[in-house]
Amino acid sequence: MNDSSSPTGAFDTSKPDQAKARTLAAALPWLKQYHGKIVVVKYGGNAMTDDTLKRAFAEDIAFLRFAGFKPVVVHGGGPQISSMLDKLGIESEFRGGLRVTTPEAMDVVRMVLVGQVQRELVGLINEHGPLAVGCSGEDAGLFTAVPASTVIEGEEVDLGLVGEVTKVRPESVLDLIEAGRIPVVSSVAPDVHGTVHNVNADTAAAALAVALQAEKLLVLTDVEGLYLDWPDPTDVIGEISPEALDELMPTLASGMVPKMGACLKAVRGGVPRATVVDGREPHAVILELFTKEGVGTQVLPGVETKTRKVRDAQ
Ligand SMILES: Nc1ncnc2c1ncn2[C@@H]1O[C@H](COP(=O)(O)OP(=O)(O)O)[C@@H](O)[C@H]1O
Ligand SMILES: CC(=O)N[C@@H](CCC(=O)OP(=O)(O)O)C(=O)O
Repeated sequence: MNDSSSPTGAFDTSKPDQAKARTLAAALPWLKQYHGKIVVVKYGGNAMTDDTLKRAFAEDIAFLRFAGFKPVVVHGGGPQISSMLDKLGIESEFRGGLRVTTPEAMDVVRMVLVGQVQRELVGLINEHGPLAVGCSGEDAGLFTAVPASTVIEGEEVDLGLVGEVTKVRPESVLDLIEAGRIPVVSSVAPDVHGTVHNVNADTAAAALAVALQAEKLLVLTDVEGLYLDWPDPTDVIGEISPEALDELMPTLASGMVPKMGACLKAVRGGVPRATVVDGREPHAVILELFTKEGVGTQVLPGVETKTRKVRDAQ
């Protein structure tokens, strides 16, 4: 986030206490901006498979809550689903970044996301107080989905029980927020007939962020952001407008398709900013929310595209 204000005082940052004071004082503009505001954080991918990173993530979410933000977590768990499907000998493939989901695979998706990943995340956050409450798109009509399809090389591909959220009833999540809780939402959603669908967690997070009129959507991933010229990891796009991102969308590959599509949807739906950050970085959430220096890729209306060199050309 850009802000011109710097903390008052001539800090001698060679002294550890002064460096600490500077860091704390520098958080003031962000505390003011986000106080009482809903921030939807999407957690998933590889950042979720490392125990230390998981604990750091839970600490960050509790930190936000105690700092006066209203955090809402939407989680994925693609690697955990894949590992369980492998154990059970059920094959699954990805098309356009989405898992083709048979009814048999859907049972596993639901079991792993709601019964395993969500439970663990709720437990880790609750080490810091009775804060987190888990729910899924099935609870209190939170999400309604329709079957999703994707177009690959001009052809529409049937993805089975993959859903796209078409309706959000955010009341249950708002009730939890108003009670001071941290909702932790799993991305499965019934259709109008009650058949549960597998929803990509990035797109579920975007739909929820729009319905909650969140101040920000923050999406954790396992890369430094959106690379300008993937698979070349030399430059990351730091800031991009929704229009410029829309033009880039057809050139994107694999998991970045739903991820950047979700950011686009969120900003077009009225969320002021959506950012993708590197979840392999410990405390990526507070780093992004409390520092001026850009991390990751931010989708923001009205900006010129800015890139950042992250390593020398190979
Ligand atoms: N332009 C790009 N910039 C960054 N990553 C990209 C790009 N295009 C494709 N990718 C791939 O997308 C992956 C992120 O998507 P995904 O694995 O679904 O994330 P997560 O599991 O964190 O939700 C990256 O690890 C990378 O392999
Ligand atoms: C339709 C679809 O692809 N659903 C995802 C849901 C989990 C998810 O999105 O997990 P990550 O955020 O960790 O990738 C899947 O089955 O893997």
